[in-house]
Amino acid sequence: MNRIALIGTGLIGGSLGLAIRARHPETEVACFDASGDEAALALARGAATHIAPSAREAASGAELVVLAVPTGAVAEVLREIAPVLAPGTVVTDVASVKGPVVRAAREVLPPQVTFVGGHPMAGAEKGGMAHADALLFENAVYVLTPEAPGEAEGAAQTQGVGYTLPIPPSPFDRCPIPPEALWLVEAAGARAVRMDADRHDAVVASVSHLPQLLAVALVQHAAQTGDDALALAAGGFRDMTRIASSPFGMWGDILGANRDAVLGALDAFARGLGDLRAAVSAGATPDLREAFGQAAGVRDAIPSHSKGFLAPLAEVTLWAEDRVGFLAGVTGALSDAGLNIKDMELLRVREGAGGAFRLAFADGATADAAIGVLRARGLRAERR
Ligand SMILES: NC(=O)C1=CN([C@@H]2O[C@H](COP(=O)(O)OP(=O)(O)OC[C@H]3O[C@@H](n4cnc5c(N)ncnc54)[C@H](O)[C@@H]3O)[C@@H](O)[C@H]2O)C=CC1
Ligand SMILES: O=C(O)C(=O)Cc1ccc(O)cc1
Repeated sequence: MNRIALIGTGLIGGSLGLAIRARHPETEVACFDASGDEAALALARGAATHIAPSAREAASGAELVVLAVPTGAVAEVLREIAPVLAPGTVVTDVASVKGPVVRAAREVLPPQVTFVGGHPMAGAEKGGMAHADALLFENAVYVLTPEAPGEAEGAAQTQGVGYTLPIPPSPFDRCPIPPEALWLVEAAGARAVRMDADRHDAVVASVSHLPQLLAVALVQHAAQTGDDALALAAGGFRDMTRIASSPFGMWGDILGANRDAVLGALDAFARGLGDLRAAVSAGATPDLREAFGQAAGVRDAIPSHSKGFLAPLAEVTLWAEDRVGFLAGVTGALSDAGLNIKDMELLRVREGAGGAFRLAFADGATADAAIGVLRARGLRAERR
């Protein structure tokens, strides 16, 4: 790819820019952001090769245009750049809601321009270029919502691109994905999943937008219970509420753009919570046991390394000691043995009492070799 335009260089645009520049240093990346400071930081951190004076000038002459602006700003930027897009240009976005964006693109863009909705399923609770990270999308699912003219409506299927998803194959591959969009996903280190825009919105209402509201409600509820409640909050509460620190600006847009699907998810969830309440109230142990069993089965089937439901890596649990240099010793020993840690996660931490890490390796043989190295240092390590 010779030239791309990056419009919006906050957390997501900046992270895409960093990843693209790391994998494709030859590609020219023209950026524009409504905030001059964000664009300047993007240039300084190497997420772009130059700053354009407007979105229109960034887009002019680009083969691929990436819009990484707030959900509510996508239509306006599409309208602004539409007149300068050359035939054959591919335009994509990263907004968290796809139906309204795809419909705006259909309305605003000239027919010789291809729009592919995009949504990388990874992010953070802090926005802005200052928090951008070249590795943010590594192994993440990246949803693409391509359309073939006249065929998009009702094609509510999902499909992995180039690997197997646990979802049945479908005729949705009638809608080709332009290679420029796949190039972007690969540059991000992510994995493309093709999906219908409205189905995407229903799914993210359940797995992203509802959890965001629940995190807010949980923290509010605990705060109302009292300061002593927050003092007692352990790892489980932290796991469930990290995203309560997310900025409202972004979420206000998302909840507005996906209102109907979010209301549907909230209603279904409220019914489920009502069922659990009734079971607790009635002391219905078998019902509760069944609910816990079902949930554990589903939760345990999510491969933790991939930020999504994709082929698993080989994983090791390492019990940690709360002492200076513990982690440096572990990573140093594995590195000395030539063993590459593909992913690492702190599973639980009890301040002053150590915790446990999940380490992921490319294959079982590497994981077993790592266990050997760790045990030789007197550490407790087991295959997960
Ligand atoms: N933050 C997250 O975890 C994720 C966010 N998204 C989506 O990505 C998009 C961007 O989100 P973030 O990067 O987190 O937000 P951000 O606030 O970090 O960055 C957005 C940038 O767009 C700029 N901007 C706003 N209006 C503009 C306009 N009209 N023209 C040019 N620049 C404009 C802002 O100045 C800001 O720098 C949103 O649609 C969001 O829903 C998608 C996946 C994850
Ligand atoms: O911080 C996290 O873990 C997230 O899940 C962030 C996130 C926010 C919005 C999205 O559309 C996708 C991902």
